[in-house]
Amino acid sequence: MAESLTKEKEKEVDLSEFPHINQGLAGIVAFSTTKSFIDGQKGELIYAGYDIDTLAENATFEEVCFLLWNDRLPDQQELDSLNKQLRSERGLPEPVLNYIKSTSESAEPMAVLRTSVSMLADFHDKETGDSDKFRQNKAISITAKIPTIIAAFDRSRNGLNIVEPLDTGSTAFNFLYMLNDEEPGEQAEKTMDLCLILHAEHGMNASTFTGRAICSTESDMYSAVTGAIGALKGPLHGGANQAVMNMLMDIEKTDSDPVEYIKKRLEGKQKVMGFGHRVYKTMDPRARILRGMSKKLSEETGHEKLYEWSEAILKTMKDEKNIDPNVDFFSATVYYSMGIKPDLYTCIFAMSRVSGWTGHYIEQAENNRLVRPRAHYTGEKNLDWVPVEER
Ligand SMILES: CC(=O)SCCNC(=O)CCNC(=O)[C@H](O)C(C)(C)COP(=O)(O)OP(=O)(O)OC[C@H]1O[C@@H](n2cnc3c(N)ncnc32)[C@H](O)[C@@H]1OP(=O)(O)O
Ligand SMILES: O=C([O-])CC(=O)C(=O)O
Repeated sequence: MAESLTKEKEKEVDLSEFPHINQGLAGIVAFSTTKSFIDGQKGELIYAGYDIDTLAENATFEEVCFLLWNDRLPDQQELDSLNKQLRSERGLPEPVLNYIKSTSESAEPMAVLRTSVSMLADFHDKETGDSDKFRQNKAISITAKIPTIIAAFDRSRNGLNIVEPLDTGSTAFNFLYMLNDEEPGEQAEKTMDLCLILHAEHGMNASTFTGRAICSTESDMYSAVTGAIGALKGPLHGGANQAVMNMLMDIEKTDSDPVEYIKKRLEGKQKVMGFGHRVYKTMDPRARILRGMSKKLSEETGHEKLYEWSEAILKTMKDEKNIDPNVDFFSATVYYSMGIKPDLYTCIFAMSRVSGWTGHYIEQAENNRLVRPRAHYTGEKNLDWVPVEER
């Protein structure tokens, strides 16, 4: 059990002179959680008791959602009921749809997703409540609508008809159906479902932390998810999957040798996207699973070259820096082989991670204390005021 500073002890410590700063909050344990456990040395990831390999082999994304919201797996009746509720919540309010249709061709998908989720509050937040059931209903509603937002935006920007969500089928099936106006095959549905499972939850990552900090002010779930989407968008976090694909495209466009390309980046002190992790010091277990998927799909879709380059990059990063790939590295080629546009990859991450964000929101709200760390002041003090015309 981690020891926390008591409120009495806090008063004794002069935090304004606190000498030790953990840049990027590295190593700071700020919350207790039952949502996930990561052993960064062993490369182990557990969602609420279940190893990621077990979930990848057996679960559906909807079961994982239930697990993250309830800390246990659903029985058949509970799963049927969750599926029914998710399906019934897929439609978007007209003004949100109109906003999506009004966005420009060059709009950033994550920015549109962020704004759309924020707008949803206007249509649901009139209901108020403080119970676990109430929060879960909101989590279900947001989780159900995110795929519809992404698909509607992509079709709208391409001048295509917006496809209404189905009131049947899994989240993965319905998303691919709305995106392509065509029912996906079993393999495509299974691949998407697996990607959703693998991205659902990951402890106190930057976006989940953002969401929990917002929840801690007693703000609503839409605000927390909107903030979390904003944090996920950055290339050091969820935005890396798109950056990986851009890098592979650049290698192709410039007719570069992938090994030389990576060495040049490293020499120039540039980061290689999809590598490194704050917690994992070995291969990310999700990257291991995605690596196998990437190999299989690349071969099946004639993109072997991209997979071969990925392997060459992986070896170079290991040899040169001893840095392993994270979840974003091989997910890029998996999505590419599925025919998904690179600028939607981070949105698909959000479509999954919303289950973890909302799970953490529920957990924070149940046992809340305002998140409010301190900053060590390094500026000047007691400066004399100089009138503006004399500065
Ligand atoms: C879903 C996710 O969010 S997973 C992460 C997705 N992000 C990426 O893939 C972006 C690339 N990776 C990175 O920028 C980092 O590895 C992070 C942000 C994920 C982790 O960052 P931190 O824990 O702060 O590690 P930090 O950035 O300090 O790196 C430590 C050292 O490894 C190097 N390093 C870490 N990642 C990389 C990388 N991808 N490429 C090259 N060098 C790297 C750093 O340059 C640094 O070297 P130095 O000590 O010589 O300066
Ligand atoms: O945990 C992190 O820092 C990044 C993250 O969200 C993940 O790896 O899934």
